[in-house]
Amino acid sequence: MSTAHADPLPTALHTAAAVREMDRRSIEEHGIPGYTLMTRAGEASVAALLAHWPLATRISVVCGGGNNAGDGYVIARLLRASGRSVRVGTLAHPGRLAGDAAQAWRDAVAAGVSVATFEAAQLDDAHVIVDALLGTGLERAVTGDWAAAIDAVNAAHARGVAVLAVDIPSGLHADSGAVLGTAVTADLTVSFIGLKLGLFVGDGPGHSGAVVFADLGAPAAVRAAAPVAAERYTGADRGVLLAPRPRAAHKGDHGHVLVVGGDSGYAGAARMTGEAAARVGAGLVSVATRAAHAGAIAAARPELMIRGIEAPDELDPLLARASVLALGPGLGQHAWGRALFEYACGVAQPLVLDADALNLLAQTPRRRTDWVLTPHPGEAARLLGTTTAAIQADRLGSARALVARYGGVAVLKGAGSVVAQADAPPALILAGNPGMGSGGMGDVLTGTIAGLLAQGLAPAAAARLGAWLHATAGDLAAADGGQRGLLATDLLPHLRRLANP
Ligand SMILES: NC(=O)C1=CN([C@@H]2O[C@H](COP(=O)(O)OP(=O)(O)OC[C@H]3O[C@@H](n4cnc5c(N)ncnc54)[C@H](O)[C@@H]3O)[C@@H](O)[C@H]2O)[C@H](O)CC1
Ligand SMILES: [K+]
Repeated sequence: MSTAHADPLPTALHTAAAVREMDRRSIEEHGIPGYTLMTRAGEASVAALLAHWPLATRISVVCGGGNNAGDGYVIARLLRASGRSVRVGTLAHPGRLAGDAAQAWRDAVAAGVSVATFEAAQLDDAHVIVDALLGTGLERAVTGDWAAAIDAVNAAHARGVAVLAVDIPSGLHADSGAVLGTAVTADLTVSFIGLKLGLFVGDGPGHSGAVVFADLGAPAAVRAAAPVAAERYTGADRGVLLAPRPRAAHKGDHGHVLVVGGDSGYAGAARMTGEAAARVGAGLVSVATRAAHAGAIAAARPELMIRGIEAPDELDPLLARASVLALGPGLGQHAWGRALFEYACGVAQPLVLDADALNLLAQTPRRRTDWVLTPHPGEAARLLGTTTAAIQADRLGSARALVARYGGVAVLKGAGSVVAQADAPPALILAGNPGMGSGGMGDVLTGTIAGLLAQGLAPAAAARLGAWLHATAGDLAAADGGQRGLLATDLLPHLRRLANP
């Protein structure tokens, strides 16, 4: 049972309602007093604060009017007891506090903590500001004095004052990660009982800073029963999914990816897809593309088998040997691409669809259970008949809607890729960086996922691991030489290394 130390960050992410239910069950069914939970929240916050800023001696706590404030009063009392100079500035009259929060305030005052109406000047000489204004009880956009207080905290933060957010940065919606009016930008967020989804989606990552988790001793049975809104995926199953190969293995054991794409002028897209599939371990890779491209691609990467095709039925000899199709890189939406798309959608093998194959699918919707769609937000908007802004406003919901409409698995690319499937919570991949917004990155992702499918991974596992390998390779490549100028093929050597855990 944990109390004042940080627990390993869980992968399960929850809505505020699910966490409130965990609070309730811990209190009502397991007899843990709410004030005990609040005290443990305070202890965990103080432990995290002192671990991050051991030399801090002047702390300003900004309190609101609910239990988040209650946590703040516990923190203030504990920090004062540890000999530090603490002041509390409150936005709500403490007399309005109720229940555990009122008890926390009384205990803080009895312990000599000074509490005054919040004024920005209180932050001037603080080493650390503790944001205990609003937590999961945020109900509406923050305005007036509360917004001014958040802006004052952010101004101090901009001057270099450290900020710890209690449970969730104030002003950030615990489920959507949306900023309601204005929100605290924290260096560190200490989240309790259940990790809030909003810390990892929308504007959450930009406001939460480092996230520390404390389960407050909530019973494991309570936490295990809580509905999971999404799972953070960190490649933990990579060692199992990409196990070392037996000595007797040969290239026929590791599948055969058939890339279909590369209309005139887009030979590179097909090549990068094929090369990525090979670099994550596909045994054989063929590329069906315009005949004019065959020489260039083969010269660039002789391991790829190139077949120039004009009519779709010329795919048949390649389909006889392929185990997976990667359809769409550089495919175009002209007669050639359309004919290949129609033909390929009917094959027996599982497929990864990207780029123009997705645009063509949006025009002629159909479903399969064994394909992986890899849209960026714009392609997702076309697939769902909505706007890119709507997709971005609810990335989890959009990814789930793609699966509901088209079947299979959907990888919604972008900051924090979402991998959705029909019968499990969406996976969130938090690796990756803005340097990956360059041409060809999507082709490399398509090939990565196809290469994993070819090696026998199920569509959802291939999509999750593929998206993680791709994003992590992008981070490694960016660490090598910077994000600006990061090219898709820079990922390839890193993909190979990551594919050999
Ligand atoms: N046993 C428990 O439940 C524990 C809870 N923990 C902490 O409690 C908060 C959630 O507390 P709650 O009282 O539900 O809500 P808040 O403290 O976030 O604030 C609600 C409070 O603020 C008012 N309010 C809401 N929106 C606004 C706004 N935009 N402007 C002004 N005021 C607003 C609302 O009316 C209420 O009065 C949770 O995050 C944890 O920090 C403990 O950690 C564990 C035990
Ligand atoms: K807060």
